[in-house]
Amino acid sequence: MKLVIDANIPAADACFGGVGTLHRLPGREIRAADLQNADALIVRSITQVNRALLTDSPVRFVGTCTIGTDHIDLDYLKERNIGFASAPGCNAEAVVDYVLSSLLTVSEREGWPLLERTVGIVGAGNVGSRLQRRLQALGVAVRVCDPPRAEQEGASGFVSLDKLIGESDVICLHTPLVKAGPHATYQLLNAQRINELAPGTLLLNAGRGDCIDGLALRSRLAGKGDITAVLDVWEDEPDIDAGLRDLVALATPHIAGHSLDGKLRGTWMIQKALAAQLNQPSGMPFSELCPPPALATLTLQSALPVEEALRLCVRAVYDVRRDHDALQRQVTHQGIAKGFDSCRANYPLRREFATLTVFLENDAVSLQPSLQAAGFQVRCG
Ligand SMILES: NC(=O)C1=CN([C@@H]2O[C@H](COP(=O)(O)OP(=O)(O)OC[C@H]3O[C@@H](n4cnc5c(N)ncnc54)[C@H](O)[C@@H]3O)[C@@H](O)[C@H]2O)C=CC1
Ligand SMILES: O=C(O)C(=O)[C@H](O)COP(=O)(O)O
Repeated sequence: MKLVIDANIPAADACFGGVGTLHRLPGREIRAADLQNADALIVRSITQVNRALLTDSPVRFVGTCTIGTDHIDLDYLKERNIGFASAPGCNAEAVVDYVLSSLLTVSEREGWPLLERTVGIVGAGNVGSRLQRRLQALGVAVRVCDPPRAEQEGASGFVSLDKLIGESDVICLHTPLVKAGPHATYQLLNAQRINELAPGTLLLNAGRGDCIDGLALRSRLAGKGDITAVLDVWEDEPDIDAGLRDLVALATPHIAGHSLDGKLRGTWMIQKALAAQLNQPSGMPFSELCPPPALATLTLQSALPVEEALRLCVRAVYDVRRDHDALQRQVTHQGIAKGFDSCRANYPLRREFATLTVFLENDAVSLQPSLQAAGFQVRCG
């Protein structure tokens, strides 16, 4: 069996080596000719999987080691009866870590107390609902907009997008890219909504770039300059708008979900799905695939103000400024598109908050609820 697989997928040998021969290619360079005698195609978000790619190929299974599926023509796969799997939730914890690291960074720079702000979450699926849980456990006021869920579960607990925009100091976008239908998210934050954002609003997008009108955001930032933006996802990746990048407070190259844990979980979930399609036993348990973290413990010996303690522990595990600075550096050296992709291809090892156990001593034990809420393991004593 021949598997064509994105070269940036970690643990490919461990997960798929037993199934067949692996042919590794850069995700953006996988072409129809590469799939002439392939049986399975394993991708991440940067490979467009559609009729043009698959029409002459014998591929019987497509797996994407990602949450998002907007790069896959699911109707075409169905039409051809090609097996398909994605990895729902695989890197959701990592995205929430990214959001917390970003909010703590911007609030520190701008000098406002995060825990006293209202955060609006647009899209409350695997990512958004985890973010909601962590923020609410921290005592942050939250508004949630998720019309598909509101339709299914009832309106209680959800608000409209316009109400959320009117009531939130911070707006976090975690929607999939949906181009048509009653709940389309393409340009969900259009020029009108961007203009309606109250001065002082922090807008963060870790969903998909096309959910925001980038030109409108750019002109609001360049014009009045009275809002702040954090962008991990962009229109036209990797050739993103350089002018917009210059204006956002934190600019990262679509890496919010790039924890080692999240990537390995994605690979592992697709390996399980392929094994199921082939009627083979699935491989090793996830715990065997994921190595222990380099930084396993940290001790706080006395109490700190809560947000300071959060920043300390968050940055010990993941400091978003590293990714912002790396993009800045690579873009300066290599230009926008190459710099963007080079950061992604050479992404440093990053673990999730849950891999760190924080020991609290003396009066630092008062920090237990907050650190636990943020996603760390906590021990007192
Ligand atoms: N930046 C990154 O590295 C990553 C980005 N993502 C993106 O984030 C998206 C969300 O991830 P998950 O939460 O895991 O997906 P999910 O499928 O679990 O949740 C998406 C939620 O968005 C809601 N939604 C759909 N249309 C909406 C609309 N018009 N307005 C408000 N809510 C709407 C859905 O009802 C659902 O609850 C993914 O589809 C992917 O595109 C995911 C992982 C990593
Ligand atoms: O899971 C998703 O959906 C994502 O957006 C990924 O985390 C992004 O990773 P790449 O596939 O772009 O490496």
